[in-house]
Amino acid sequence: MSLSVKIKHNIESFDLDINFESSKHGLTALFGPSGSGKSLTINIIAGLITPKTGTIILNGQILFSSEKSINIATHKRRIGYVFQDFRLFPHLSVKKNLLFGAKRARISPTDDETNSLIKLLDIEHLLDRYPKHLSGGEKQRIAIGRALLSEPQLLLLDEPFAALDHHRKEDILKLIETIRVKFQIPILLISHSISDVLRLSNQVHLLSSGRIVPADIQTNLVSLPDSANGTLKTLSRINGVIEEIDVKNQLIRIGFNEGRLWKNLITRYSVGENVVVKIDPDDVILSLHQLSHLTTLNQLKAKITKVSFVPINHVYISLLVGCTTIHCRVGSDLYMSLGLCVGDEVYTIVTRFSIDRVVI
Ligand SMILES: Nc1ncnc2c1ncn2[C@@H]1O[C@H](COP(=O)(O)OP(=O)(O)OP(=O)(O)O)[C@@H](O)[C@H]1O
Repeated sequence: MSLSVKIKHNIESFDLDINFESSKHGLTALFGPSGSGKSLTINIIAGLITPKTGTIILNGQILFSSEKSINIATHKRRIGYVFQDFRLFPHLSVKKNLLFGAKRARISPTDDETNSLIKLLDIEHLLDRYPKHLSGGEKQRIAIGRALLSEPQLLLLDEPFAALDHHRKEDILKLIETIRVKFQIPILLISHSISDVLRLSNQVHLLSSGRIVPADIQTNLVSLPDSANGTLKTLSRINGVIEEIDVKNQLIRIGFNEGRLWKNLITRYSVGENVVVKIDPDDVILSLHQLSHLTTLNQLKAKITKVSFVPINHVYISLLVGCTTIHCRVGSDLYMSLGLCVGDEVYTIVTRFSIDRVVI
């Protein structure tokens, strides 16, 4: 089972141009800042919005093709859609909400299949209740059950944890982990949370301004342990040379390829001495524009070469200054709010660094 999406659409001034494949079964996450086009993309896949051009193919079946004038109706797409606000039918009991899903299945699930799903969702005791008497987590379990009973070939989950508190969210996370293994269907998840995405997904696509942008989304980086939170931290190590000693201002200038860094003159150095500069990624600040009136001289023009999403909700940004790489660590929400991508030019402010003599 696989999903292939190649679509172009525009609403007012927003342009969507998305192209991705979801491999067989497993969970693919669409991750990105607010307004990047995640909901638009899954609404198009579900058939709720018709794109201007493109193709959507699910398990070899063309759901949409502008070229071939194919546009399968939403209810015939065999897609289970779980919304962040649950969207249960308020006038139907839990049981009838679930059966509504089963009615949409091509081959109705047997009583055994329905009962085992009810057990998996742990909702036996809720069957006669109405949605208004359910907690958020319970409503979400019913919504997931309703979607699964429709015998979907693809499950779409739009921020399924958004309305849940921490404990209920953990229940739903575990449930999705189970569903991912038990039901061999592709799952497409929309989420703002990099830790949820990393926990659940086999594949992640980062969206920015209606496009999928290159990003390396990984669970850890090989480097020094960060004692503050138990994760790993990558320090930048740069080979440099003492280029100038400014005795009047008590500063030394360290040169490395095309970069220069200034540091207070504490230890005696000689011009021409080789040193290693070490920069903690948390001591690097990024700016979209060159800044003036700073209390540091250490502002370097750089290009973003790699973006790695890491737990917990952080991003490592690799920056090329000349031909030297410096790493910067920022919160993922903050990073996404800046709309930065690989290839963008930025200004890097190094607030602190250490230097070691190279003993030959
Ligand atoms: N019906 C509409 N009319 C006009 N603009 C729309 C419409 N639907 C979506 N948009 C615009 O398309 C862009 C993408 O919206 P979309 O809802 O897909 O973003 P999103 O990534 O899902 O955001 P969020 O994470 O906040 O839900 C936004 O700029 C939005 O304002």
